[in-house]
Amino acid sequence: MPSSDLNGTSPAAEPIAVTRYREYLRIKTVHPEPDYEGAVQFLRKYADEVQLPIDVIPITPKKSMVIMKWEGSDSSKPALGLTSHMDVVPVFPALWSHDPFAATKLPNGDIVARGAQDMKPLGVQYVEAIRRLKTAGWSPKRNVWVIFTTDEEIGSLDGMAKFVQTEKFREMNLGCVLDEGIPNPNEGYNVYYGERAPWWLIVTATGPVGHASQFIPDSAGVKLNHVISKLLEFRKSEEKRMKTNKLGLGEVVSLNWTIAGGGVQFNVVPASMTAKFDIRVPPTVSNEELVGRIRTWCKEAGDGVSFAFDGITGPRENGLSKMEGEWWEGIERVAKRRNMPLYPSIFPAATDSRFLRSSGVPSFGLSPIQKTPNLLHDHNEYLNEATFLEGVEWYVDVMKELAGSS
Ligand SMILES: CSCC[C@H](NC=O)C(=O)O
Ligand SMILES: [Zn+2]
Ligand SMILES: [Zn+2]
Repeated sequence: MPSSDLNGTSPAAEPIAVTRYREYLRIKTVHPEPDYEGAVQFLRKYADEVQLPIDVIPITPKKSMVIMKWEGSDSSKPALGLTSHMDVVPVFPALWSHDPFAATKLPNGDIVARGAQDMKPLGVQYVEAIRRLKTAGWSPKRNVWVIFTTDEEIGSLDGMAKFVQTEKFREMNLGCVLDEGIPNPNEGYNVYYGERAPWWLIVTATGPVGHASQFIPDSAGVKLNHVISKLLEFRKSEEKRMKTNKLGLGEVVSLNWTIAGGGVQFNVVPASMTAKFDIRVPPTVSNEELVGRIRTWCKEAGDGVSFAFDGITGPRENGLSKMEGEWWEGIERVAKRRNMPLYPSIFPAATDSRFLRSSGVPSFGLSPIQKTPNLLHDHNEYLNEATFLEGVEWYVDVMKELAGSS
């Protein structure tokens, strides 16, 4: 990390915020083996530079979350949380125009890297907004917690899911947390007040084995096919429901058959076969009803057909954060002042917010990225330097409004 001061000068003749953002992008926190240690090291130095106390919270021996604190003058008030995940999804390097971990800046200011949108900018924007406010002599009334999480991209089990169970989390007394959203290709910011629950469904069918030249009755494949067909019919009906009613993706159940398993040889009817599905269930759909349907389809298929959900996915209470009250109204005021349209909806994918909401903490997902294509998990992910800096200003205003002046 090149030397700099609290006023934000950078030897590279580049705003310090952008330099730190690019440095963070170069740390390979990429699955399946994210370099969390490298990220923690970077964040320790960063916190030191901006003079914020830091806590490193081990979630597993190799995975630690990072919490920075900007102390408010009235710690008794519920605090503002600003969270971002440190991990990023894998890349197909051959598809990238530039090294995805070089954080190359193109002549037009586009910064190309894995994590350029999802979601390394936010972590740096939070800290840079604090740097600017500190430099301007502003200090908050509420505590502001900047949270860096692990494993969001693979379900948050060794991350936010465990963190919300800790004493530290309770002590933080969070009144509201801001998390990631999705870039808007047009003007304005998308904002998410809820999210669909991921259900990673595994259907297993078993049946008699034998030579594949015969009509072996009730084979695993025949039974599995019944369930697959029913699920895919349901998929079609949900897609139709979305299109005819002009609903958002966050309002219907999406379903994709993503993994097929089983079988050993062409001419051997296997004893068991599996099919795995990525299903996303909106908070507005009844979990019992959907589980009931799946149960019925498995039963109809015959004996020896079962289903289960992978890991911590599957039916769960899935809260919505109310678009009312002081936190939400504060966000709206900031957007209005900045002339920024807000587009609220339900997050179609899953993120850390669901664990916050089910712990009773309202959470809003908003990535301050407008007029930029959504390249989450895609190749050539990028963010323009100017858009990144606009995001720093957004959080300056957000903190002023939500954390209150002392
Ligand atoms: C099982 S939770 C998976 C979380 C992941 N989050 C971002 O992409 C997602 O697929 O939505
Ligand atoms: Zn993300
Ligand atoms: Zn992601």
